Amino acid sequence: MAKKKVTTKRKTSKKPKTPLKERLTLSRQQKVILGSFLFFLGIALFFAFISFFFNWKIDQSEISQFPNRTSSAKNWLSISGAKVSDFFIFRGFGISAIIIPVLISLTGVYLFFDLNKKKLAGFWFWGTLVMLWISVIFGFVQKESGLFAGVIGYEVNDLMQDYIGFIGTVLVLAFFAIVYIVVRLRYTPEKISASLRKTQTEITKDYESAKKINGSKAKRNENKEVITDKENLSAGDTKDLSVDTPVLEKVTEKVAKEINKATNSTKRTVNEFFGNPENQSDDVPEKLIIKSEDNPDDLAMEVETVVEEEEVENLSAKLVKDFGEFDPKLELGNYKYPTIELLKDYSIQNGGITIDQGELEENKNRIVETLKNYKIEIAQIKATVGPTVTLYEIVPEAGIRISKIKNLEDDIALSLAALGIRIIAPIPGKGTIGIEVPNKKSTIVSMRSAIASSKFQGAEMELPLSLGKTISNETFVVDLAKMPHLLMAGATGQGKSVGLNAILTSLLYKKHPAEVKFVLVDPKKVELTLFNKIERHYLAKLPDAEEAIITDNNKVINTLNSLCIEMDARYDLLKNAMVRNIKEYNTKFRARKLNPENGHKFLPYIVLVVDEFADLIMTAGKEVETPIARLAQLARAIGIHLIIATQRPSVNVITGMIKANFPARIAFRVTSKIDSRTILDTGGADQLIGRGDMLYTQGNDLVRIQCAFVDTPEVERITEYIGGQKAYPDAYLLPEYSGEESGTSLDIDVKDRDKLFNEAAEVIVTAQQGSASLLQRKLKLGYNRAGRLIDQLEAAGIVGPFEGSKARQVLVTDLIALKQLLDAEK
Ligand SMILES: Nc1ncnc2c1ncn2[C@@H]1O[C@H](COP(=O)(O)OP(=O)(O)OP(=O)(O)O)[C@@H](O)[C@H]1O
Repeated sequence: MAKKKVTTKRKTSKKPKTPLKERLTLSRQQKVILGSFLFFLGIALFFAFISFFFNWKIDQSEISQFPNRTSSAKNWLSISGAKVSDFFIFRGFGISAIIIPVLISLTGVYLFFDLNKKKLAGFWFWGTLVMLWISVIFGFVQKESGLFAGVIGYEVNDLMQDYIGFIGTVLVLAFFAIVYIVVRLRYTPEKISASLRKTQTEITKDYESAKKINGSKAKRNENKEVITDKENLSAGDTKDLSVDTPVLEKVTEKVAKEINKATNSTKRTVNEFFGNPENQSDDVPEKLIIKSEDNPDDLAMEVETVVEEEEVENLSAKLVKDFGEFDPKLELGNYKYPTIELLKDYSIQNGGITIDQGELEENKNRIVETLKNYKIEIAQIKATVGPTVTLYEIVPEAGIRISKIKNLEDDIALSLAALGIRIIAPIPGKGTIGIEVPNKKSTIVSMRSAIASSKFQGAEMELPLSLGKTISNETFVVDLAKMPHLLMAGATGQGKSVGLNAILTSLLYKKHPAEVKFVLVDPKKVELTLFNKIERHYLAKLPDAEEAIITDNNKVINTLNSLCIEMDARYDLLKNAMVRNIKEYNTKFRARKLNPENGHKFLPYIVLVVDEFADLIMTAGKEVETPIARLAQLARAIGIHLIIATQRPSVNVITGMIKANFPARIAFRVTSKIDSRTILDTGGADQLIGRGDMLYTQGNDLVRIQCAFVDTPEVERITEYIGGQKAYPDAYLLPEYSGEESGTSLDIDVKDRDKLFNEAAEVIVTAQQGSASLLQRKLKLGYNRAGRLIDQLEAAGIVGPFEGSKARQVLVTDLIALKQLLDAEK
């Protein structure tokens, strides 16, 4: 009990303790008072010290009488002045003690104006050191009089001489002088020699200009009598002195300048001495005094030389210097591109392209003979053996009409007993006529050889595609980014799907997941499913989509519209970045010139692949055509590229609008000439031999290519290899597209309502928010179904009409009212 009492007592008696630092800090008032006191004290001491130098001898006898009031001293501050001066000068530091009053006054000024104390400490430190040094120096050179060195200077010098001798003392003193010059005054040998050189050149210049003025004046006065004998000069002759006046002016001006400079430098030295390092900076604007030469009485003008501002590195350059260029691949930094071993080597199987001399000779003879039958003489014939066809280039005799040979296409085919003969008359840029004859034994162009080719490996393209081999066995590599969209057509079973796989494989082998994304539309559901494994690496999808590969034609509309939104957003980004295309944009982004805080981001290319476009048009019709046409027209600059494949190249599938925007086309074998014309605007595709034999055009020439063959197991291996690696958390998300909610018919039959209608109504009424995305989230629905439910809810009078970007109004206030409404319907 007693203990408790004590503790309470202690608690009450305890006062809050102010920290020592706080107690020692002076208030502003105290600072002003103390500051002025010290300032005046310093001045008083200064006077006392000065007068001490004159009166010390007389006053010294009086000092001993100090406490005596009758004693008097000559010192300006009387007996106390004499006493203090004697203490600091005679018994202290000698003549250098004059620094003490200066330091005291300076302290007063600092306190008065509340200036930086750190600097003041510097003054005291260096001031004391200099004082000591000067006093030791005087002790060293002036031993007789104690006034110069003071007792301290004398004793320290004595001590040093005893221990390190005369030379040692000299060296130590010199060393300290150097330390002071270098550390405090910040002079280096380079600086000193530079200023010496400057002075020297200035003097030479002045001397030369003075000489010039003298010379010209002398010339002007050639006829004037020049009095040389100074003794003959009278007061009236002062006129002749004017001859030299400019020189004098010049010299006077020079002297003024020098004085000015000297004053400045003294000022600076004083500053430096007491250590005001800021004033020592080279950036201090130098002041020049210019006086008019003609009129020396003119007002002197001060010209301040402005020190140019230092150039600051721009932010992006600094960021690049600090962090390097932005690397979009960094997030999947350890990503490994698929290896070539994943692809099958078909050359082992079929031994590469073999040239059958007998076959060549036979074909040559038949061609020559057939043409002879029609009275066409050949001057020259040459064969180029390709993987599937051999090209026979013939030069007909002079006077033969090319159209005549072209018309004999079927006859030659008949005589060669071969399908797929194509006559190119003339071969563009060659001046010969080409007859393509299929080889009896065709060679598979493996994807492996197409990928491994130096042409593909060294391709400096944005989206390189290795399509296969030309007739002259060259690997054919094109840039999808330049196409900018590709239309593929061919009858069923002619190699379209293999072609699509070859295209996708090319991109997988060359592009990092950060650089390209695929939107895959596969109505056949089986062709592109293998690519599901690389969903989080390479695929793009809508936020609410369950699977990245779109197999439902109805969903394609949303994806296409979403791509249109992405396209518009990308155009905005390009506009803000003031660039014209995605390449420039990404280069600028890599160089950290675009701020991600303003919405900028690295933009990957997006490749939209639609297999079976005809099927899509049939089911979705106009709804897909519009976004496809928009994308085809505009998307090239912002990196969205379309690859559309179709079995049926009829005009209602490949419309004029689509054809106009797809200059790059690939035609596999088609069944009729008309189909060939629909795809290529010319025949030829009907004469192909199938199995990957194709014609490629990019607006002008047709190139016959044997498409690279990539089999399903190979694609599987590649996608497994990629899919097994670290991926992004999700597929690349395309912008959400909220389809047009208005305009749907509202007379929906109660029986046709969705199974989830009641649940959806409850969700909407509970949340009092009529939005399709809410239903999507809560009921885990796709967009289309949620949209349909909203329409049904509108028809039932549960939600209001479509209101643009705002959520629909909920017309039923609570669940009880909802129940009543639904019951009334029954
Ligand atoms: N480049 C090629 N080299 C060798 N054979 C090929 C090549 N392309 C296709 N083939 C052969 O043709 C067959 C059919 O090819 P593919 O499946 O690509 O045809 P398709 O045009 O997609 O047919 P569909 O339209 O019916 O899907 C392949 O299984 C393959 O045997």
